[in-house]
Amino acid sequence: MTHLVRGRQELAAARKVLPGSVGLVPTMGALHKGHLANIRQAKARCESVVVSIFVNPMQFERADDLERYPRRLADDLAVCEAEGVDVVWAPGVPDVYPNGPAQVWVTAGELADQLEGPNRPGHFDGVLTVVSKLFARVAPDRAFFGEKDYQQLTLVRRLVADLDTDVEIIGVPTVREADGLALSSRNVFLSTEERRQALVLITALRTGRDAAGNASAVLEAAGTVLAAAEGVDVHYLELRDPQLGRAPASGPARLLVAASVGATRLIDNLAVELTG
Ligand SMILES: Nc1ncnc2c1ncn2[C@@H]1O[C@H](COP(=O)(O)OP(=O)(O)OP(=O)(O)O)[C@@H](O)[C@H]1O
Ligand SMILES: CC(C)(CO)[C@@H](O)C(=O)[O-]
Ligand code: BAL
Repeated sequence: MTHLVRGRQELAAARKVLPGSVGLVPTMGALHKGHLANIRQAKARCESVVVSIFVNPMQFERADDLERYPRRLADDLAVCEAEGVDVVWAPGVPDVYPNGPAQVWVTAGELADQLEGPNRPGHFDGVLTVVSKLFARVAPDRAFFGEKDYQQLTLVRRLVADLDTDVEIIGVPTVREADGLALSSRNVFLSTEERRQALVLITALRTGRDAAGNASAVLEAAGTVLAAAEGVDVHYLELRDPQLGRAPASGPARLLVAASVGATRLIDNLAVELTG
């Protein structure tokens, strides 16, 4: 049976009696099949699984985005129960920030100023700060993050490497709808027409990947698809190496895109193989 805990002491008591290796799946709730893939990986690789559900105010740079973020704790609990999750930790803001907003933050460094950065100033500092706090409270052996948020996953890997945090980070491949749209909690905001328009993100990424050429061939193929799209405001299309440094001349790379469809900002990315 899944144990729902709220406060720090309740969590500490539940954590103390968890047997074996502990996997943490950090989420902001409104669980969908993408989260399920993370939970199932955790179940497969750890004896005990903790899912955290916390909409972290410190990583939202727009009050309206924070306010309208979907919250569905009763449904989320039922999902965790069905998946055999041991503990759901759903703290309130004062449980995570008992002294008010954190004064000391983790700063994400120069990668946080790129890709998602310019659109979301301060976002990754907020993410890495809360992830550090979740790690400190739960003390997991492993933590699971989706490749859908590829920049976040990359920065969390840097967090544990740079700050000597003893948590193994596992990246989980992006779960998609049958037509290719990456599952995201924010998809619920798309109208039927926007849902159709949103497919251009994955179409562009796949077209770039299938161009199977050098960096400019991949970017041109993907860019042509985006340029022809209606109702979609493209924020960036970028090709990087798998750690999000400069794209290599050949070999493994990552193609990343962000775009607004109506009022909803979506991101996606795909592995590509460059041939020089
Ligand atoms: N489609 C997906 N496939 C795999 N993992 C995913 C997917 N979508 C989200 N995740 C992962 O689930 C974890 C929790 O993400 P979160 O609760 O923010 O959901 P989300 O769908 O990414 O929401 P949003 O996109 O609106 O921020 C993150 O590690 C995220 O990368
Ligand atoms: C990792 C995370 C739970 C931190 O709040 C959040 O950024 C998310 O859901 O991806
Ligand atoms: N899924 C990444 C967290 C966010 O969009 O705020």
